[in-house]
Amino acid sequence: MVNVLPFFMGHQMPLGQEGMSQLGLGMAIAASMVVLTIFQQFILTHLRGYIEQLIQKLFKSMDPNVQIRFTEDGGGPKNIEAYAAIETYLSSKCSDQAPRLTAKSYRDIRTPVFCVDFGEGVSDEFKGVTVKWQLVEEKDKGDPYRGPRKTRYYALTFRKMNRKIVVGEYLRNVMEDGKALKASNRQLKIYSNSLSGNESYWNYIRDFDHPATFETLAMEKEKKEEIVDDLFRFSTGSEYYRRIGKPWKRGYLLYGPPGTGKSTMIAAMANLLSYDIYDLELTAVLCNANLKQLLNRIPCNSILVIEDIDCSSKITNQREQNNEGDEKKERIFEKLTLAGLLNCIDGLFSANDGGRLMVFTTNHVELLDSALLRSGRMDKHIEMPYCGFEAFKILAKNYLGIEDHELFVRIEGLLKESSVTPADVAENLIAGRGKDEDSGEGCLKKLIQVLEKKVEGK
Ligand SMILES: Nc1ncnc2c1ncn2[C@@H]1O[C@H](COP(=O)(O)OP(=O)(O)OP(=O)(O)O)[C@@H](O)[C@H]1O
Ligand SMILES: [Mg+2]
Repeated sequence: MVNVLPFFMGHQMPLGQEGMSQLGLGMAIAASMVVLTIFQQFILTHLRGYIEQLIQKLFKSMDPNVQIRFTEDGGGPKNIEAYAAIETYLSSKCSDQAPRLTAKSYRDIRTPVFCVDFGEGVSDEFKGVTVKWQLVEEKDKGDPYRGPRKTRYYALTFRKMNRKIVVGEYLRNVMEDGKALKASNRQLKIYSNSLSGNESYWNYIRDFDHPATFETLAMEKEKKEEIVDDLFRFSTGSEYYRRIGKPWKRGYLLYGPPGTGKSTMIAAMANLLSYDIYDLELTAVLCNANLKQLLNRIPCNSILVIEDIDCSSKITNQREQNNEGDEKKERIFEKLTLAGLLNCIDGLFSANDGGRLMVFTTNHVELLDSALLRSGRMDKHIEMPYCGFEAFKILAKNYLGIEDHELFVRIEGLLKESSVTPADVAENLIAGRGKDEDSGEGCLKKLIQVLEKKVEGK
């Protein structure tokens, strides 16, 4: 028989008794090392994680704080809305707290909104409770197809004992304030109507960037304050309109000669309320059904504007005459009537999801049908007068930066004797800019000349 043992023993010489015991010891050491390595591996992978978790739990149970995360893109549209509301809410808190800010321009590049930068914290106080917000950005490996992923979230930290008030009242307050602020920051837009076949549509015309405000509007202070007050009461009247069971809408009629600031006032209203403008061109409306279609498509927080309402009704009459002999057109024309417009206004905007303002303008209030003027349709009639001294002072401040001047007395007297519009005054203040531009005196002198000529020519 062939002895295969030496072959298996690696051609080694056969061992004696002592050699055998050394080999046994070596194998035992090697085996125990293997066991030790496996044990270490086990501890490293399993037991260490477990011990860490245990320590974390222990620390957490001792941590007096709670943290809530609001992620940017997780969990559907409501989460996105909440994230945006928090961002806007914090923008009102962070400008004087966080050392690093991010500027965002929603509405106007001249008035950027500041947001918290990554890693920055902002503290806030509510009913004696202090909370801390932090914007965090975390990167993870993501998945093999899309690569690494960034997660952004706002972390809200507060004391455990304040959980009830923070999770309830405080967060509700943050969301409501944030939403309201966001609405006032958003870019306003102008829409106008057009026809496509027999259907009427609102088309986006452009962003609304008119700089007019009630502060720069040339008008008597008292009258201006009354209008601003009325607008505020209207825009915050959700509860009131619900209680009295009336649609949340209000009608303004602005009347006065051309150049007295009717369109400027509409712009100031839109800026004050942060409402979009829906400029209704009645000549592009076929019939009452069209009109109804358009008016029903105006969203809440908007101003419906019908400029030169007297001319619109004239066009209606003209069309009636022009279309004699053209039966089809006549029939179309007859379908758009003042009665139709009034019915539309009466039944308009029954949903109380938000306020809708209607502003009609005219140069000839005397030509308007009394049915249109009846209260309930037009709640407020505002006369835009020729330029008085108070209005002039606002224009002088706007255009020249002058609040008082010795020439003002002369101008006051001349304004009493003449009928000039704020537009005329504004134009002359600009035209007078010349060598005395710095002081503005040249502009005032130029205006005096123009006013004197007007008074003489009377
Ligand atoms: N009350 C005012 N306050 C400030 N600026 C005014 C005022 N009225 C007129 N202006 C200036 O004159 C210009 C023309 O005014 P605006 O278009 O508002 O007049 P209007 O009453 O709408 O005229 P129209 O009847 O012709 O439409 C404005 O761009 C503005 O610069
Ligand atoms: Mg106008």
